[in-house]
Amino acid sequence: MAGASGRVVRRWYPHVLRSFLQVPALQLHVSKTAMRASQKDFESALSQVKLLKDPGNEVKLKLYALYKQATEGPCNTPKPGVFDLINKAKWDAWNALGSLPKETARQNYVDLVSGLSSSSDSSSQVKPEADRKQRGYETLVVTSEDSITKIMMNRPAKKNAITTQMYNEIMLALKAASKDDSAITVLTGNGDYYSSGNDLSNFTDIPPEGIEEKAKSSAILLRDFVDCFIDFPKPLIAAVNGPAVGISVTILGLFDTVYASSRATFHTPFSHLGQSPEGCSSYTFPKIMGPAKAAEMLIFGKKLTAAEACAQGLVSEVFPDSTFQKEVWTRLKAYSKLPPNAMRISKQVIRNREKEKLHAINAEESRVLQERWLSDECTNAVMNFLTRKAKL
Ligand SMILES: CCCCC/C=C/CC(=O)SCCNC(=O)CCNC(=O)[C@H](O)C(C)(C)COP(=O)(O)OP(=O)(O)OC[C@H]1O[C@@H](n2cnc3c(N)ncnc32)[C@H](O)[C@@H]1OP(=O)(O)O
Repeated sequence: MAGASGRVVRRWYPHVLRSFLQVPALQLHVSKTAMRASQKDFESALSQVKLLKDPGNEVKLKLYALYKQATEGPCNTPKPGVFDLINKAKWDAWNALGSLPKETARQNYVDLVSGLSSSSDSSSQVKPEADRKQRGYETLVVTSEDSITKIMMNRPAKKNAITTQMYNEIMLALKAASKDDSAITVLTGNGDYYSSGNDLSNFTDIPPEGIEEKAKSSAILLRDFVDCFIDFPKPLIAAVNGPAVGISVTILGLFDTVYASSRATFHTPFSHLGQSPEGCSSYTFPKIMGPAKAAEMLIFGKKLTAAEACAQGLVSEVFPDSTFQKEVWTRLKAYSKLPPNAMRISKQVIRNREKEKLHAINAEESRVLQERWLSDECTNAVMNFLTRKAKL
C-alpha cells in the first residue's frame, strides 16, 4: 500500500512541475512588464478567478503557488509528508518558485488569470454552425464539440439509405475521428429514420466489366467498411433516432453503447432480399441475444421494437422519443468528460480479445454475400423494390 502510493507521487509530480515551469508567464525571470501589476490589478484578478470555469488541477496549482509567492514570498512552511498528496503538490509548486520576487509573482498571477479568462470566453461562446461543421462531406454532417465527434447520416429524404459515397464518407469520418481530440464518437441519423440500410440502387450501377465485378467491388467495400467499426479505437455510440434497417442494425453489435428512441425499430430483412447477414452479426447477435432470438432476426427478418431490442441486449437504453435528443446528449456530454485515455484503454481491453475473430467473420460474411448478390433471389428482390412505385 505504502509502496503503491509512493509510486503515484513519483510518476505524477515531475509532470506537474515540468509543465508548471514551462509556462512562459511563470518562468523564473523578471519580464519587462513584471513590475507593472498593481495591487488593484492583483485584487481584480483574485475576483476574476472565482468566475472562471474549473481550469483543472495543474493550473490551480500554478495559481496557488503564485498567490502564495505574491502574498507571503518564498515558501516558508515545512514540507508535508509524502502521503499528504494534495498539500505536498501545493507545497512543491510554491517551493519551485524559489526566490521569485513578490511583484513578479503578482504580475504572473495577473497574466495567467487574464489568459485563462480570454480562453474561457472563447470556449464558452456558441460557435457558429459553419465553424463546427467539418467540410468535405456530402452525405454526412460531421461536427466536433464538447469532446464529442458526431457523425450524422444526412439523406433524410431517402431515409438515410447508405450509398457507395456514404459508405466511403463514413469510413473517412471514422478515420478522422479516431485521430482527432474528441473523447467519444457518435453515429446518428438526420430526419425520421436512423437509416434504411444499404441503398438498393447501389446494385444498379453495373460497371462495363459486368455484374461479377460489381459484386466483387461491393464485397471489398463492405469488408473495409465493417473493418473500420471493428478497429475504431475510441468509445463509439449509436444514437438511434428512428427506425433502422439492414446494415445499420447489424453493425450495432460493434458499437460500445446503443441509445434508442422509443420510435426506433430494428429490422434485418436479409432473406426477403435474397441476402445473408453482414456487419459481424452472424457472430455478435447470437452472442448478444442468444441463438434463437438472433435467428428470428437474421433468418426470418423479425422486426424488433426499441423495447424488445433493449430487452435482448442490442440496445443499452431506450428514451421517450419526445426527450430523446435532450436526454442522450446530456448523457453523452457527461461521458465525454471522463478521462479519454482510460476510456480508450478500457475499450481496447474489451475489443482486443476478439478483434482477430471479428475480422475473420467479416471476411467470411463478405465472401458469402458476394455470391448472394449474384443470385436470382437477390436480383429479383432488389428489382421488386426499385420498380414498386412504377407498378402502383
Ligand atoms: C457496398 C454494398 C454493401 C452492402 C451491404 C448490405 C447491406 C444489407 C442491407 O442493408 S439490407 C436492407 C436494405 N434496405 C431495405 O431493404 C429498405 C428498403 N426501403 C424500404 O423498405 C422503405 O423505403 C422504408 C420501409 C425504409 C421506408 O418506407 P416509407 O414508405 O416510409 O418511405 P419510402 O419507401 O417512400 O422511402 C422514401 C424514399 O427513400 C427511398 N429509400 C428508402 N430506403 C431506401 C433504400 N434502402 N434504398 C434505396 N432507396 C431507399 C425510397 O425509394 C423513397 O425514394 P423516392 O422518394 O425517390 O421514391
